[in-house]
Order: sequence, then structure tokens, then C-alpha cells
Amino acid sequence: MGKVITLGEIMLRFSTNQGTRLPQSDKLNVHYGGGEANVAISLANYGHTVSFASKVPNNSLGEAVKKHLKRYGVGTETLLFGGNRLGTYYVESGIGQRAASVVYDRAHSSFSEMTFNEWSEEILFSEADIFHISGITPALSHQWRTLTLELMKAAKRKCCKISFDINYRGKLWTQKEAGSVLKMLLPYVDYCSAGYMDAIHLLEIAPRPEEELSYYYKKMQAHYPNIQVFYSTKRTVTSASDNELTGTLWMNETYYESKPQLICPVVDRVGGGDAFCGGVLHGLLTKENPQDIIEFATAASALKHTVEGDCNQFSEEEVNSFLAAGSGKIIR
Ligand SMILES: O=C(O)C(=O)C[C@H](O)[C@H](O)CO
Repeated sequence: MGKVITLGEIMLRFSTNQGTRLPQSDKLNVHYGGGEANVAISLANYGHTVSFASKVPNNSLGEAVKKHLKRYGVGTETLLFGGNRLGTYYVESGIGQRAASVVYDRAHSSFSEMTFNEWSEEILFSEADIFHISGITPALSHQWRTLTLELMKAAKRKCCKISFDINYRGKLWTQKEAGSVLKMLLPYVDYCSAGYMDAIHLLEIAPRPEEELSYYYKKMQAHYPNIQVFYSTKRTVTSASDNELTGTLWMNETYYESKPQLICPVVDRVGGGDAFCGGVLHGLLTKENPQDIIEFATAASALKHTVEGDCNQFSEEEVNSFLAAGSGKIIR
């Protein structure tokens, strides 16, 4: 097992019940969300030593975040307290052909207003194998663009592998802004979650509709030869409650695809990408065979779609038995 540090913003998430729009809701379900916190929880579920670095207000909401992370076995020694508020976001659940939609209310949060590195490099990266961060963080402020780069460089000095999920969020910044920041960050990355939309719209790789995903991975690696592993999912969406998910991986200059996983019905898609990322990182830390890595990560993501909330709720054993049994079986 390995030691992993993930860093990012954690938020309170409020979501409607299916079939209810936000403006008509008089009750909302409460969960925690945040891409990097979700990855930390997946890895803790699989038995890794993992700590989450963030900043939350020094009040009972911040204390509740700490309890949430501890409940899953995520280390909180790098969770800072201070600042003004805990970011929140609202999810209007999708149903049938109507997609889910998100409203962020995270301006002036304790994390987004950080202006300098408040962590000690020693504490943050000591004995860590992987430092995981995502494109959501540099989207939060100009200061975070500089800080993300600084932290990546510091992690490299400590010989950590850098894992980066592009996680483009169009409600936080434009493609142009994201593209120019990515150019600065990607030279430090070892493992990258990026799909063909990222390649075309953010990394300026000319679209070639006749080409498969492997073409884009090859092109991205030609631009960034430091990145050893690329991965993403291909999703066939038949409706908001019915998806087929295929995991893809570029590793050792070879393209791998998982068998497709049918998710029917989709209970909650949010966090599916983080569960996939957690599965890939777990695979990179523990598995030899790239095909096994991508099968595990895709199954982990498929399972996440069956539960409410952003976090993966399944252990390594449960993901493996889902893989072995296939969907739709009773486990006795
Ligand atoms: O969108 C964000 O900024 C979040 O981190 C919220 C969710 O947890 C995330 O999108 C899931 O990947």
C-alpha cells in the first residue's frame, strides 16, 4: 500500500430529490463534495495511508468536515482551520433525458482565499508516494494558479509522483484560461486524467473525428513526455438514468480499454470520475498489469454511480467481487 496526499477544496453539497427542481425544493439532501477529497476517500477505502490537505473555517462546519474525513479513515493533519466560510454547492438531480446541473456558492471560501502556502513541505509530502491535485483548484483564483505550481514543484523535490485530474469546470473558468494554466502545470505531472475533449479544447490538439482516443493520448504524450499515464472514461449516455461506462488507459505507450460496465439506473453520477481516478491510483500503487488497473477503476466508478453522494463507498474486496460477479447478481 502507498501513502498519498490529495489537496483541494471540500464543500457541503445540497441536492434535490430526483424529480424536483431547485427553485421548488423545500428540503435538500446533504453530503460533502470535492474532487480531491473524494479521491482521498476512495484510497482510504482501499487501505492506503492518505491525508487530505485543505482549509476550512474554524467553526462547527469546519469541525464537521474533519469528522467526515476521519469517518472514512482519511488523515486530517494537513487540514487547516481559518478563513471565512465553507464553500457549498447545489445539485439539481437529473432524471430521464434531463441532465443534473450544479450551482456553486463557493466565493470567499476559506480554501479559495488562501494566498500563500500555509503547509510545511516536510509535513505535507513526507514519505508520500503520490501528490494528487486537480484542475478545479487553479480555477478558484489567480493566487491558486501560482500556489498549485509551487506545490507541484515542492512535491517533485520530495520525489512524489504528481497525479493531476484536469477536471475542467466551465462554471469556474474559460477554456482559454484553463488551457494557458495547464501548459504551465502539465510539465510537472506524472499521471493525468484527461479525455479527448480536454485534448481538443484545452490542449489545442487538432480534432480528427476518424481517430480513436489512443490517437489523442499519443499526441498528449508527445507534448508532455513526462506524463507516463493518461486515463479517462468513455460514457455512452442513453438517458440520465442509464449509462455504459468504459475505462481507458494509456500506459507503457500502449492503449488499454476495460470491458464496458452498464449502469442502470444511475443513482448519482457526481463523483464517478473521482472514483475512477481513485481506482487508477490504487491500481498504479498495487497492480502490475495495466488491464487489471483499468478493469478495477471502471468497476469502482460504476459502483459509485449506484450510491447517493460524491464519495465512493466500496472497499477493494467489494469492487473485486463486483468485477468477478458482474452486475445484477446477489451476493450471498
Ligand atoms: O465541482 C467541484 O468543484 C467539486 O469538487 C464537486 C464534486 O465533488 C466534483 O465535481 C466531483 O468530481
